[in-house]
Amino acid sequence: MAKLTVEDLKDLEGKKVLIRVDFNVPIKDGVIGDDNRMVAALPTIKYITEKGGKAVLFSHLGRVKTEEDKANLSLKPVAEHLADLLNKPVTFVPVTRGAQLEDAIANMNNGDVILVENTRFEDLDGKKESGNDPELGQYWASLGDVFVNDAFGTAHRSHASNVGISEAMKANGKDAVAGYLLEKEIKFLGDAVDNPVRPFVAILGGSKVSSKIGVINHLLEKADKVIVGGGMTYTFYKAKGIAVGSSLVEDDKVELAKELIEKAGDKLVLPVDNVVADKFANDAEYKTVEGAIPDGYMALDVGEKSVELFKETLKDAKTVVWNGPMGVFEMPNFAKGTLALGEFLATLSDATTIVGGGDSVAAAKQLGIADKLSHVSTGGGSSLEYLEGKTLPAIAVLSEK
Ligand SMILES: Nc1ncnc2c1ncn2[C@@H]1O[C@H](COP(=O)(O)OP(=O)(O)O)[C@@H](O)[C@H]1O
Ligand SMILES: O=C(OP(=O)(O)O)[C@H](O)COP(=O)(O)O
Repeated sequence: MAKLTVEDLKDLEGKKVLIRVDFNVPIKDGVIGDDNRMVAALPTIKYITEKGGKAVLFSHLGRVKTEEDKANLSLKPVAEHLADLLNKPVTFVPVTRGAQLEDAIANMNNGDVILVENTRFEDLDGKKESGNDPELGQYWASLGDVFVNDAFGTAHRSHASNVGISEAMKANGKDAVAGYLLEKEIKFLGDAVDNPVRPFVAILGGSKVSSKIGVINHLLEKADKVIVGGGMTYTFYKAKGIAVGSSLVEDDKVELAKELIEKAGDKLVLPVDNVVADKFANDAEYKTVEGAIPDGYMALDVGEKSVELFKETLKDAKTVVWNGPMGVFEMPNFAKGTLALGEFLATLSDATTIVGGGDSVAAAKQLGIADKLSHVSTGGGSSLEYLEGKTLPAIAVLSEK
């Protein structure tokens, strides 16, 4: 990649290294749920501290709108969990600016790690973080010698703690570089889309066409085949004149679906059968039907023949990008299509298999196949924007090699 990375940083001994991580992880009653994003950021933190750098970590957590939100959105439990993961002390600084933060940094020894409080606490006083207030970016930048961005999950945001710090660092004649996680995400997602080993098959699912239009459009240009499943399918069915019963349909996107079908030609692969239910519940009465969805039924999963068709489409693929479940995978009776597809992907050992998108990553983990895929992205919105071909502002701003 054409951006400077941590490995381009020479002589980190004693340097104050500001690192933006995405530790926006689920927390319930002070306990961290899925810590994948934290684990994924460890190589960068370890590299810097092992070279004698002083690691000053910044992250947001959730969206801070009121004073009351602060009680639930402190990064303190995250600092404790990070100390466990690193197996060394992590100093938590419960403020985002001022003497307490500056003193904590001044008192660091080489190899120490501190985690600064939730950057979005700065949103309470005029959206300084989310609005990329230049004074805030400049202030944070002034605390360090170099800035490392390893927060891929936040790379589609233009905030003070990523874009603002980077701009200020560069204006001060210092560098803003990519961490290992950011580099890895760009390598997998970027190569898949821009330089795929072919055949390249994209699998797009999830609930709505409206949230995936950009991705479908972009991947129709890049991929050899595009499999569409999940709730989006039935807007395409309607566009083709196939009855949809009470399935999820976006009526205002039917015309667009017609255009996409036209554009796609034989690239587009839609389900040929579906599991239909008499209500949106796991205990619904259900059956599998081919083609038209009967009145009074909604399609909640793809059927076995569709799975066979998808496997046939995927069997020789060398690059696969998967975004979005094939059905309502949260309900066990309607998780089978997603499960079968995920298990098949896990067997494609000659292919680069990439999963991106919040729910698809959750599905891959729930199904226990995440370890068997080549790359599980830590970004939901950011991976989607990347797959749409958009420029992610927090990456674009980093120093060039
Ligand atoms: N046939 C369907 N009908 C209704 N909802 C569906 C259907 N198939 C999948 N979904 C829902 O889509 C949601 C995921 O969609 P989305 O957020 O677009 O995916 P992702 O987060 O992977 O990008 C899941 O909650 C799933 O239950
Ligand atoms: O969790 C995140 O987004 P994601 O759920 O789309 O992956 C990122 O941390 C960005 O958070 P934001 O969408 O509140 O800016």
